[in-house]
Amino acid sequence: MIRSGKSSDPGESGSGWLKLPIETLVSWARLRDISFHDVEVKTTGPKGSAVFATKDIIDQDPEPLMTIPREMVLSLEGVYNFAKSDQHLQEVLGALGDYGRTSRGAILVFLLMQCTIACPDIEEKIGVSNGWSDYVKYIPLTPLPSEWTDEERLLLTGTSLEAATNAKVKSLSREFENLRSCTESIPWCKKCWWDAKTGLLSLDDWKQVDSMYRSRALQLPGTGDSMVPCLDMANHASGEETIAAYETDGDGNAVLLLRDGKHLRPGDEVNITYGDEKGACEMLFSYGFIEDTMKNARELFLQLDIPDDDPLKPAKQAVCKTPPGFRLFIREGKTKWESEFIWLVCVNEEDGLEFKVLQTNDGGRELQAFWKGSDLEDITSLKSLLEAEPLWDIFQLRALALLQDRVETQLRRLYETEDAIREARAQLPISSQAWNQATRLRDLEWELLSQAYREFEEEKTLLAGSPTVREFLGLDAGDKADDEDFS
Ligand SMILES: C[S@@+](CC[C@H](N)C(=O)[O-])C[C@H]1O[C@@H](n2cnc3c(N)ncnc32)[C@H](O)[C@@H]1O
Repeated sequence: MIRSGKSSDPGESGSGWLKLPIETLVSWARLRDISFHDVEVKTTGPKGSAVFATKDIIDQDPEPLMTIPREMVLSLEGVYNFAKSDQHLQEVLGALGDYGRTSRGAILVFLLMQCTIACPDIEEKIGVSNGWSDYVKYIPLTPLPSEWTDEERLLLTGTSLEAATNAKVKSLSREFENLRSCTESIPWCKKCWWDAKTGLLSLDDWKQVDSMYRSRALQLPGTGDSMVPCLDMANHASGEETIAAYETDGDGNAVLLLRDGKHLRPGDEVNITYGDEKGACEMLFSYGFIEDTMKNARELFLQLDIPDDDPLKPAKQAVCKTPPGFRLFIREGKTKWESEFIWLVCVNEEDGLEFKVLQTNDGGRELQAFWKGSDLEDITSLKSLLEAEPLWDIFQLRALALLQDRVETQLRRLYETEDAIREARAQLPISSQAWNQATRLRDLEWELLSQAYREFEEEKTLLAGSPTVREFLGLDAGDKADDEDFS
């Protein structure tokens, strides 16, 4: 449904009903009391639409660049306010139970309702038209990796986005099936959305509203996850390139403000940051692009398995509540990493880790971890306990060896899949957008992983010289510790 509404293919009859020219946005905004102060929205080319200055603007100017009344902000609360006067929206939200009370669930359903309202193939009068029913017509299709074809997703093999995208595709299907099973007993939903003959919804529609939400939602201070019309036309730039920021004013309106020390000339683009700390993987996942200025992937998350020969593997898996992996990132040019999980992988019975089955107050049984006899209620406290141990250097070495090994495996996967992705490019229908972004991600992750591999090697060499390690391994002065001893 949505794809045909956004299409302007002259050969496709009935297409283009979910599109309005961006030039008409200013009149739409005026009708909704949205004010633009010396800025305009225009279409730029590869980045889509963007906000531009129309005059000289300096940071002492007290007027916000844009003010969007709170009633137009689409948040969980905003959706429920719209639903007060829209019986059809209320029915769907009610049928979805807890999911309909999350920001994501409520906003996605609201967007789907606006597209349904606009659809000319639906003869019944569904929903109540509001400002957003036309605003969705200014939102372009944004092909995020979760909407790429199976062939295009092959290009992500060996990147940290591979697992994340596959998981997202599955969860979108689950959400869509949940929407179907919760709403197919509502007569108008059955007829307009699900009926084999008259129903118009497909999984692709759910993917489209998901990508509208993910690529445009922001954390509005005081409101939380929201979509803000017109403000969401601002593109992203990080660091010193970021010109403006969003805020909530004293009346709860969303405002776009020039940052301190910034100055705009007519024609300059007004951009905001979508998160300077976000890595290449997250940018591509949520926004469908990687900034040109990025020199390495900035950060990535790699999953880590507990080795099969670890006798405590099942018990460790049962008590572990933290993500099974580690986050690699660059700070001030150096590789850093973060993981609660890895410390559980690094230690075993002979070090002091133990598991017991305990009886709970309600008569149930529960597996409990212990470190040297003390209850390890919170697995995340394991690291601080290990830091206090005389063998802390040994535990660090084990962690580094595991990390380096996992980084090497990832590098090898990237390397070994290079030929296959080039062949895919030559033989399969792959869009240049998917190809350009995926190959850029591959290059940036390669950079980050190679740097991490080198720096882990240096850190291991340093630690191998520590007196604790030398004594533990029974090394004579001058001997070199071997990797295998640590893992
Ligand atoms: C919040 S919207 C910004 C407005 C959008 N350009 C439009 O036409 O509606 C976010 C989307 O804009 C595009 N975008 C934003 N900043 C970009 C950048 N620096 N480079 C390339 N595309 C960008 C991406 O498609 C992203 O998903």
